[in-house]
Amino acid sequence: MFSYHCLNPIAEVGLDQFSTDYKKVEAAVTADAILVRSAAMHDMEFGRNLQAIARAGAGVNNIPLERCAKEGIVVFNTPGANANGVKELVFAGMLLASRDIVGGIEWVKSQSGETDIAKMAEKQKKAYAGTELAGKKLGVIGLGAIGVKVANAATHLGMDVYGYDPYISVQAAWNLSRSVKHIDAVEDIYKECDFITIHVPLLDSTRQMINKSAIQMMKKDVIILNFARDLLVDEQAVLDGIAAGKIRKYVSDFPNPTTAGQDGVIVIPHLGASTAEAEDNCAIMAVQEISDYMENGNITHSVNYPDCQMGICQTAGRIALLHYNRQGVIAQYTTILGDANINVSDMTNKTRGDFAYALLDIDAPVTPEVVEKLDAIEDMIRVRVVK
Ligand SMILES: NC(=O)C1=CN([C@@H]2O[C@H](COP(=O)(O)OP(=O)(O)OC[C@H]3O[C@@H](n4cnc5c(N)ncnc54)[C@H](O)[C@@H]3O)[C@@H](O)[C@H]2O)C=CC1
Ligand SMILES: O=C(O)C(=O)COP(=O)(O)O
Repeated sequence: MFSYHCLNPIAEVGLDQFSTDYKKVEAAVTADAILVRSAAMHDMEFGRNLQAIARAGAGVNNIPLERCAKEGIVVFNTPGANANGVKELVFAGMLLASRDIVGGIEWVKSQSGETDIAKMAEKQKKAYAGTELAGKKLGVIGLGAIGVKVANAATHLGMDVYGYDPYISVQAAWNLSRSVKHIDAVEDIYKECDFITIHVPLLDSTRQMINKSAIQMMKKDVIILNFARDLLVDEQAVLDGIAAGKIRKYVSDFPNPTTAGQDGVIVIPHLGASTAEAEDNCAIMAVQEISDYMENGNITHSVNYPDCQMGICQTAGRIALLHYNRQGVIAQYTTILGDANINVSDMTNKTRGDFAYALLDIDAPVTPEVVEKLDAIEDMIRVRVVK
C-alpha cells in the first residue's frame, strides 16, 4: 500500500488513475509521494517515507530539487501537459495589449443604465483603439513546449516570428514551423521585435534576463509578455520603461506588489495552466509517473535524477539504488550482492550531475541484512526494495 498527499488541489481524473493500492493522506509528512502545483516547498521538512514529488505542471522553482536529490526524493514534472493552455493565454495577452480592451469594457460597465450608450460608444471608442498582430514581429525566447506552440500559432496569424533558444531540444526543433526565423543572439530579438514573449524556466542563469540593458535595446512601443515567471524580468526596469514611453505594455501572469495596479501593465492571476484540459493532462501524467516509480522503480520526466526505465520486473526481485555519482559505488554494491550469492540478471545505472540511479533485477529477493549493507555504502543515498 502506498500513500500520497496533494499539496494543491489535483484533478480527480488524474487521482482516479491510482490503483486501489494507493490511499490519500491528510498529512504530507507521512506520505510516500506528494503531488503539487505551485505551493512553495522550499521551507518544508520532508518525512522519511517520502520517495517522490510530482509537480503537476512545468516550472519546478517552487521545489528544492538539490535537497530532494540528497534526501533520495525523486522529483518529476509533466512536460508539455499544460503548454496549450499557456499558449492560448499568451495570445489573449497579445490581444489585450494591442487594443485597450480592458479599459473599453470597464468604460461600458461604468455607463450601464445610459440609454444613449450606443451613440456614446461610437464617440468614445477611439480612446481604446490600437493595432493588429498581423505583420508585426514577435520574438519568442525559449522554444520548449510552450514557446514552440506560441511561435507556430503566431505564424498563422500573419506574424513575422523570431525564435531564440540555444539549448533547443531535437523534439522541439522538429515541431517548430519552418516559417520561424532562427535567431542566434537574443539581442537581435530585443532590437527587432514589436512583441517579445519569454518562455524559459526560472534558473540562476535566466533570473532577471529581461533587464535594463535588454530594455534599452528594444524598439519604442514594444509589448513584453511574461507567462513564465516574474523573476525572469526586472519589473522595476519595465515600469521605468513604461513611464518613459518606451514600453507600450507589459503583460504578466504573475501578480506581485511591484506590478499590480500599475499603468501600462496587464496582470493576470496566474491563469496559464488553469484550464480543465491542462489540469487533467497534468494530473494524469503526474499520477502515471508516480505509479511507475513506486511500483516499478522506473523514472520518467524527473528533474533531479536521471530518467531510467526497465519495464516491469520479471525476476524474483528488483532494487533501486539512489546514490552519489562517485567512483567505486557500482563496484561496492555489485560486490555486496555477489557476496550474498545474488545474481544480477539485468541492471541500468544512469547519472545526472552529482546523482546516480541504478535499477537491478535480481534472481533472489534481497534480505534485510543485504539491504543494511547496501545502505552502509558511504555514497548511498537510499536503497529501495521495489519487489
Ligand atoms: N503561466 C503558467 O501558468 C505557466 C508557466 N510556465 C512557465 O513556463 C516555463 C516554460 O515552460 P515549458 O515551455 O513547458 O518548458 P520547457 O522546458 O519545455 O521549455 C523551456 C525552454 O527554455 C529553453 N531555455 C533555457 N534557458 C534558456 C535561455 N537562457 N535562453 C533561451 N532559452 C532557454 C530550454 O532550452 C527549453 O527549450 C516553465 O519553466 C514555467 O516557469 C509553464 C507552464 C504554465
Ligand atoms: O506549470 C507551471 O509552471 C505553472 O506555472 C502552472 O502553475 P499552476 O499549476 O497553475 O499552479
